[in-house]
Amino acid sequence: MIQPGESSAEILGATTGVQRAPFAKLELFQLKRFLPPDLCLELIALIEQGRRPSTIADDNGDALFRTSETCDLDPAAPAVRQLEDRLLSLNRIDPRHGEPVQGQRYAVGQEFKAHTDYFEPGGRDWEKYCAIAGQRTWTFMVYLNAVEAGGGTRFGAAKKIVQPEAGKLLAWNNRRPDGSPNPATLHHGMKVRRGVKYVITKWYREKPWG
Ligand SMILES: O=C(O)CCC(=O)C(=O)O
Ligand SMILES: [Fe+2]
Repeated sequence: MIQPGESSAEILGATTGVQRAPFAKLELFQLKRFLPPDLCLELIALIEQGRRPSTIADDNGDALFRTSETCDLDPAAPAVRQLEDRLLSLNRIDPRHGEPVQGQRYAVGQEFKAHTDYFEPGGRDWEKYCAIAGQRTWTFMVYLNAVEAGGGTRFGAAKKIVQPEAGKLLAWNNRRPDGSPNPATLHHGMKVRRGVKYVITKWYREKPWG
């Protein structure tokens, strides 16, 4: 039986067009045109309105580790509801296990250096971020636009760089089959060289959120 905060290769594979990257150690999936262009533009407009400097958990002292801006999107906004409906149809994860959707914005020179989305078990910030909702299970990320230069997402273990494309979804399982965090999910939101990059990030938890 699948846990309520989980998706799976079988579930994602039920949607036409979902492709799995060919790496045994990492469950990584891509779906082009997951969002239509008009919805991408609406979400970009919302991110523009609500952006603030991004923060990081498990701060490592590098002030340049994550230089982008973040927007906490209003769950009641029609565009956000449409996005959530589409995510649920695709991943079948109980929405109560989802963190609120965020948008990320990267101007030229901004990046999010190599990191994992799961929290270090027993790390300094574990209690603060995981006491109630538990570990992050899956990440669903959507590029809202194509970037003129730079801004790819690099998965070092898989030797793969995914290029931003309007509406393209990227999803991965942050854990291994035995439930332990998967270090092969290490990824880097690379510097934008020309243009502005907008993405949506949606993280899911083992237990209900909040
Ligand atoms: O912007 C990217 O390409 C990656 C974003 C990311 O990894 C994150 O927000 O956790
Ligand atoms: Fe990430």
